[in-house]
Amino acid sequence: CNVEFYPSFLDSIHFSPVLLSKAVMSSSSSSALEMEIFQYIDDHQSDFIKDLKEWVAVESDSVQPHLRKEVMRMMVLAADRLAALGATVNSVNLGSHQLPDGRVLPLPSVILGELGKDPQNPTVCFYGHVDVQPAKKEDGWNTDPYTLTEIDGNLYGRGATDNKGPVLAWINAVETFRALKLAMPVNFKFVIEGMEEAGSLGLEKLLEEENQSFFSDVDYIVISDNLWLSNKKPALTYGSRGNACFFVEVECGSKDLHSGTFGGIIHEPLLDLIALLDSLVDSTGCIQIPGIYDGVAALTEEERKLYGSIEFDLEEHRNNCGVKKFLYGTKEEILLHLWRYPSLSIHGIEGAFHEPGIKTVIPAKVIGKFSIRQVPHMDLSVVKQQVAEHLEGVFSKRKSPNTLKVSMPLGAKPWLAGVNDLLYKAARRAIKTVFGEDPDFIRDGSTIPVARMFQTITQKSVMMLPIGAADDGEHSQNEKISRYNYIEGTKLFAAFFLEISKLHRNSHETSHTETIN
Ligand SMILES: NCCCC(=O)N[C@@H](Cc1c[nH]cn1)C(=O)O
Ligand SMILES: [Zn+2]
Ligand SMILES: [Zn+2]
Repeated sequence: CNVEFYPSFLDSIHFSPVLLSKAVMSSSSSSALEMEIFQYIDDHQSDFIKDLKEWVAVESDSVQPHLRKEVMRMMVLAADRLAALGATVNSVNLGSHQLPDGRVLPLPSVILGELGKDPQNPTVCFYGHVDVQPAKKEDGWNTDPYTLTEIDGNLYGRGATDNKGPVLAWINAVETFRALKLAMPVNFKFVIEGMEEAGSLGLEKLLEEENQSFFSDVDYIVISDNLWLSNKKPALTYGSRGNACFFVEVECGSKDLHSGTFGGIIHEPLLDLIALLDSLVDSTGCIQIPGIYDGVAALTEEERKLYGSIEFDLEEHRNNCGVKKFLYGTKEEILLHLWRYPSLSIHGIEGAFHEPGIKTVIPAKVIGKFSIRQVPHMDLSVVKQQVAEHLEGVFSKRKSPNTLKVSMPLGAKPWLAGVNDLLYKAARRAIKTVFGEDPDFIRDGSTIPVARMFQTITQKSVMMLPIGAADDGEHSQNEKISRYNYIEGTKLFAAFFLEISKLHRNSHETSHTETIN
């Protein structure tokens, strides 16, 4: 990480005389414009919330096959909304996919939208998704997950923050320029998908196919599909961890057995599996797989200091999380272990009895599922090898006659962006304008495959600009976005359009002047 980290970027934003003078000149002339825009957004809060209510009402759960038609319906609503903005909309058919049980389901189209083609303007491509994670009231929701409900300034509903709210906030911001008949400061492109929660099937291929066409004139890519680090302080995200997902399967035979008849005389697969899973991490969180930390980029003193300067309330984070105690006691340690060290989590065991009540069975085949979050510069194929060798070693010591299979069904690399890009400078300024403070520059401990996908394929500058707060509860019961975050997030996007437009034009003027001189 020391290689890709840019500790001097804050200084360059503060002290660059060219950028500073231009920013002062243009910020005074644009403040009246910003006021007009922000007033419009404040005045139209109810309309924006009504739109979100309409979107949340669609159960566009991409995980459960029987709800696929709702995802399709959601894609049509999103395409219509973009068309109403004046965008040209191309809904690209991605065909179908096969489920593990053999059924074939249609894939939702991916929307490619375009609005504006002014050669003076930068072209900003926004990515978002309008599918959601499953949600049922019985899971422990206080309100119906598909009825957006406002309680104490929070808008509760599945997809409110992940990701329908942020997608609509971006659209609202564009709509504001249109409604006020203002010149668009940027050209817009949109990539809206409906399979993000199910692995973005087909998206990578589409991006590759469109790289020389749709993406050829894109200057910047913005994703708003994650959260701030804190409940109140805005953030900009420049990196995320990857993930290596593993299945470890132990099998004794073809049928489950009665534990009264066979218990005590056989090597039980679940006992083998529990021993294997128990060998992975110690009680301090340290991964026990030999060599696993070898690839991790060394931490520099500069970097450690930067972590120290991030505002992060351990108590608030612990409350959001709902646990009694963290593995680490300091802010620095917590952030390091969330962002730039690998972590291993055990997710579940397929084939083990998990219903309420008692069932005195010995399962014949069990599959443990775990994953290891990846950081620079870990190598997925090396990690796969290390995991397999470790598990085979532990298993062989047990002298079990059962069969062991280890596989890595999914491997995603980490993502890291250059925070010196204009994109980050523009967003930082917009945040300062709307929220009155500088953002935290953060990474995300989770995996955002699309960020890396966009960066690798298009080679454009990618930024994650979240508007949701740390306590929004993505994927959880009672997911919400606050009215404040939704509305101020809309203003942030509008202010960002103005800032990126200014910085982009200035940088092009500067390079043009330099060329002439
Ligand atoms: N805040 C954005 C979170 C996005 C997310 O939940 N990503 C998944 C993706 C994934 C990783 N491994 C398998 N799927 C995540 O768990 O990080
Ligand atoms: Zn999301
Ligand atoms: Zn999600």
